[in-house]
Amino acid sequence: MALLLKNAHVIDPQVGLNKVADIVVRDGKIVEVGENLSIEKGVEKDLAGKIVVPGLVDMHVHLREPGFEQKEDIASGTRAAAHGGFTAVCCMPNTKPVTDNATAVEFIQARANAVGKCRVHVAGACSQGLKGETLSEMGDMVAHGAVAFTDDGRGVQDAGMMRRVMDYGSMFDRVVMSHCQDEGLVGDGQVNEGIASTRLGMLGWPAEGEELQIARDIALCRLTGCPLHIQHITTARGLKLVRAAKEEGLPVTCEVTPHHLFLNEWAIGDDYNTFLKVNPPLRTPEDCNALIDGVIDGTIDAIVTDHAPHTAWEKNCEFEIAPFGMIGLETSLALIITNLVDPGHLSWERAIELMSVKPREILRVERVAIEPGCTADLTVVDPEVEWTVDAADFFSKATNSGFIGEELKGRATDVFVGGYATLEDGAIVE
Ligand SMILES: NC(=O)N[C@@H](CC(=O)O)C(=O)O
Ligand SMILES: [Zn+2]
Ligand SMILES: [Zn+2]
Repeated sequence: MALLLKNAHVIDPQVGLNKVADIVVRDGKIVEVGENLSIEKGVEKDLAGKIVVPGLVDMHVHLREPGFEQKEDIASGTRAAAHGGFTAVCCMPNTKPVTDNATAVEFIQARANAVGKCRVHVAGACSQGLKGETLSEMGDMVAHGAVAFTDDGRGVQDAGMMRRVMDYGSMFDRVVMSHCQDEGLVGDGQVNEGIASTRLGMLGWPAEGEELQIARDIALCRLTGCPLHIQHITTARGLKLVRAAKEEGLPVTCEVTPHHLFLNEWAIGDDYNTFLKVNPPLRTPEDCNALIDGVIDGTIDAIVTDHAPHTAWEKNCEFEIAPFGMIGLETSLALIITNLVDPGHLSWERAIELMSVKPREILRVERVAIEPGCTADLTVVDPEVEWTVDAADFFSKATNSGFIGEELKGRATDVFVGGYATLEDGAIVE
């Protein structure tokens, strides 16, 4: 089957492409990129006014299946991903049962193949049951396709345990992704410790509870040589630690979420909106500014959503007993365009590195560039369309977004995975 995408503005920093061009796709691969291309038969699509980029990847999502299908499942979560412009996601192992063995990895892959609307890369747990006590079956999971390891949802509390996890990770050349949370320091912390915890009268989740584990894991990266990826970084000092580690030449990368960039602790008002209860918590405006600088200067490698769906009834309760987490797949791209690209703070090239190129490198999955021979995973963006975030439009089962009612600019209109459309003119292709 041939596909011809005509007249789009094609941007791919990997091959120095930033111009209007046509793309020919055949049997799932890009075969030609150039001007005035034609095909004898197949599907033609005029994309004048649109931008085509290498397919976006969200390397931190919670699809919740198996075990928490009331919140989300692989079918709904991957539809939300396609609707948000993603051609691939990496799903976290805090499912029930925990994704800590090869059978669990294979289950997710099989479901994704059967019902998914994007590629699903599976992250395996570091420890059995996320308990931090016994190593998971890391080697077996690698043999069955797990791309990375993390106990996301919890920090690995014991430094010796984390060292063993990283020793194994380095043997398999897989990245260990760290959710940094010292449970002794954080305890039952609900919101950022400081002004927010005082103002709202709730237990504080201190910046140090995150920064101590960032520092520890960087030291363990130096000790083991294992690639380390800091998940959902939120503080200025944590970012400084990552910057210093990179300058030292250590294989350390990090990610940030749109909500930690564009919402701060002051967003939680006297309505105690539980949609704003996230782990790690929303931090100070100064932290947000430091994170935005990190996105621009390259210290931050990836934008991820940490898409964490919960049911309405789980979130519709007192702040203290609501679960942590916010969804993000269907607003991430537009938040980056609206807040960073459109005002001129971030180039399209950098945005593509953060949302497409670097996530693939960190996860060690196939490179996707807009050049002949590459797999045709492509995202088509309308950079001008203005829209308002409305929970009724979400493909996710959940509505716990902190951005409902926000007016945004730009959104994905079409998504191709291996040359097949999963999103067409804003609608999921069933
Ligand atoms: N981020 C969150 O607030 N929640 C995540 C867990 C996690 O990413 O640590 C979840 O699984 O709900
Ligand atoms: Zn986490
Ligand atoms: Zn997470």
